[in-house]
Order: sequence, then structure tokens, then C-alpha cells
Amino acid sequence: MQAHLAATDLACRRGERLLFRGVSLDLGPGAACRVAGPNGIGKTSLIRILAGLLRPFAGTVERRGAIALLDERHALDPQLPLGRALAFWARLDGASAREHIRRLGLEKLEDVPVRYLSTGQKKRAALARLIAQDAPIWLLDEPLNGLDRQGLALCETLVAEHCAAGGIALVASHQEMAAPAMTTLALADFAP
Ligand SMILES: Nc1ncnc2c1ncn2[C@@H]1O[C@H](COP(=O)(O)OP(=O)(O)OP(=O)(O)O)[C@@H](O)[C@H]1O
Repeated sequence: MQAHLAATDLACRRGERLLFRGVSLDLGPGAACRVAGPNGIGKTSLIRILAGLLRPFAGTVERRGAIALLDERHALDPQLPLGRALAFWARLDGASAREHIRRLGLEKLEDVPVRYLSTGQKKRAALARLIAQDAPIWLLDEPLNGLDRQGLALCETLVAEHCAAGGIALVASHQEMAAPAMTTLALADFAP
């Protein structure tokens, strides 16, 4: 089954405010798209609509393939050492936590409780969890926030590899991101 993520004529209202309208996209295997725009324009809201977590005010979303969502809620037990917190999810995902811990450079932190991790370390842990899910559609909300230069390059590589393997990546980010053939959706263009 080929992954597919499409949206037609989406509008989003939050409270009394219409944030955007007329947003359409069509992403097939290998597609990468960056959602850009200033604070409060509606990037997170768009991602939540695409994930099926928020009902659009208008428009439709079609998804084919499992979705992995990365946002500021990393869903790792703050009381557990990182290795065990990631192993919990890896068991459910049928993945190897060790392999992904190594990929994200987290080996030395395996025994450290999640609550003690720095912002960037938590982001790396969330990326380890993301790749372990093996989902074809990635929805990434500000994945680069908190990452150092090496982490940033690694995140770009992970997105490039995911898309090269036929995955789809939709990334909300203030920062430019280098990924092959990444298109940009400037959400400000769709403000009412
Ligand atoms: N539940 C809600 N009720 C009312 N307004 C909301 C709600 N959730 C978010 N908003 C508002 O919707 C707007 C868009 O929020 P959103 O988080 O989607 O923006 P964003 O582009 O991701 O912002 P940032 O770049 O700062 O993360 C903001 O003005 C926010 O205050």
C-alpha cells in the first residue's frame, strides 16, 4: 500500500477566529513539505487536523497509511530511565529501542530519568520514538526546536531517508530545513 496524505480546501477556526482557509495539499510517497509561518498562524492546528485530532472548520483530509506525530508532548514517562521509557514503546511498535537510541546518540543517557533530560535530549528521544514507529506518514511539529547543529543535521537526514524509502514528511518549522525536493506551504498566504 502506498502512503498518501491529501487535504482539500481546509479551513480552521479556533475560538472566534478563522486562522486559515483554502489550504489544499496532496502528498504521495517520497514527498516532503514544510509548513512555514509566524507564531500563531496555525501550523500546529493544521498538523492536528491532518492527524485527525482536530476537526476542520471546513474541508476534508484523506490519509492512507499509519501516522506518526511528533510534537512537544513526547509521551515518555518522566519517572522512567530513558532506556526503559523508550523500550516501553518499542515493545508495542515491535522495534529495537537500542538501535534507535544509538542512532540518536542517546547511549550515555539510557539510565537517566526522562525528567532530567535537557530540551534537546528530549527532542532526540522523541525522534528515536518516531523512527521506531515505522509509520509511513510523519507529521512533525517544530522537530528542530532545541536541537544543536549536529542534531539538526541528523533530523534532516532522518527526514531525507524516510522520504527516500517512500515515506511522507510534513514538517511545521520556523527554521529552514534541508531535505531533498521539500516544498513549502506558507500558511500566511491562507490567512483570511
Ligand atoms: N483551543 C483553542 N481555542 C482558542 N484558540 C486557540 C486554541 N488553540 C490554539 N488557539 C489559537 O490559535 C492560534 C494558532 O495556534 P497554533 O498553535 O496552531 O499556531 P502555530 O502557528 O503553531 O504557532 P507557533 O509558531 O507559535 O507554535 C493561536 O492564536 C492560538 O492562541
